[in-house]
Amino acid sequence: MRLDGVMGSYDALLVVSFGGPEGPDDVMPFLENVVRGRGVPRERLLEVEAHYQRFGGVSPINRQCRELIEAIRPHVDLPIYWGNRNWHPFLADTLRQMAADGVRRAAAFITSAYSSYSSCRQYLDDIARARAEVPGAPEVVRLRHYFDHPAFIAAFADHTAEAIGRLPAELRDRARLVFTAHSIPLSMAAGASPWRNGYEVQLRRVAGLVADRVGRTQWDLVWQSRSGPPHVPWLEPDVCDHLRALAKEGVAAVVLVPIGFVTDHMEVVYDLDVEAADVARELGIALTRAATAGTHPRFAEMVADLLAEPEPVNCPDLCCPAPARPGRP
Ligand SMILES: CC1=C(CCC(=O)O)c2cc3nc(cc4[nH]c(cc5[nH]c(cc1n2)c(C)c5CCC(=O)O)c(CCC(=O)O)c4C)C(CCC(=O)O)=C3C
Ligand SMILES: [Fe+2]
Repeated sequence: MRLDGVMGSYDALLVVSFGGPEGPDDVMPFLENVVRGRGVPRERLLEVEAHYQRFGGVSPINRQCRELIEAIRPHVDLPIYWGNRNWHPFLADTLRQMAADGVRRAAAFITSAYSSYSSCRQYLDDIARARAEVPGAPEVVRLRHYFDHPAFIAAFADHTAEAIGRLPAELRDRARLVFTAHSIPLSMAAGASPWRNGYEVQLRRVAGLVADRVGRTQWDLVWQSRSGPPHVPWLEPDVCDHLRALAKEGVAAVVLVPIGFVTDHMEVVYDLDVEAADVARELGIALTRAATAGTHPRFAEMVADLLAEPEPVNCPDLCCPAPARPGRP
């Protein structure tokens, strides 16, 4: 039996990420790329612009992608490329470079772990669009979903234990674990595949596994970073409202665990470390926040595991459809 090719005949690894601004002048053009055609109100955009400008117009996400690539490099015997959906280095520019370097078939590692239009299909669509722009673009095989990979769970479990340890000793046992993920419109959540409500189902699975690994039975899953027009329903409760509810219940300490994200990017460092931290302070709740998977050594090594697996079957075209847009048939 010939096994050549069964382990995936890739000649490069392509890390695909969201992208983020790297200076004050990048912020608005970046935001316009993100929300093009998505019906995000202008006021929301200006609010989010202020979050970025507060950090000098620099999102941490690009630096974190560079660090992740350096952490992956020792484990992977392939050239590694990096392309973003919404900011430089753009996917199309990276694919052009790959074509020039003679890359024919690349494995894509996406820095987004769950199913849904925003967290999966939009990445695949953007890869397809970029490939269509580049003559001779390499084939791109997306590595499988890894939300339930033991390494992803282990990274969050280690970081959760570490965040529990940052609380005052007398509060650690009583602290509530609160997992967070990006809210999405209910219509997008319902359509998230591979099964109905895949986004939420997968997040609950990860939350349960991480809680179990740190020996906790009580935990909550809540949502953050809500966007979009106010009349469109999104997943609730919001993390800040949830902190208020917990304070009423008498909860004295909370550990936030942003399992919905892969790196500590702006939605983590602003929406949790600034906004939720302010609310907790007002409520008198002791709060720590666990790091995301980031460059945890097992997470970086996981990419090599995925490359060695049999080639994944890409999501079917109907998986994670775009939600119906208000005002459109
Ligand atoms: C599910 C999900 C993830 C997790 C999966 C994944 O990681 O992909 C995620 C990640 C991220 N979201 C990010 C940034 C933004 N997301 C926005 C807007 C939106 N996100 C949505 C969903 C998600 N987003 C949705 C449904 C919208 C509404 C508009 C639309 O329907 O598309 C906006 C517009 C302003 C606003 O309204 O907030 C910005 C600036 C950054 C970069 C952060 C940085 O710069 O460090 C990252 C990693
Ligand atoms: Fe987002």
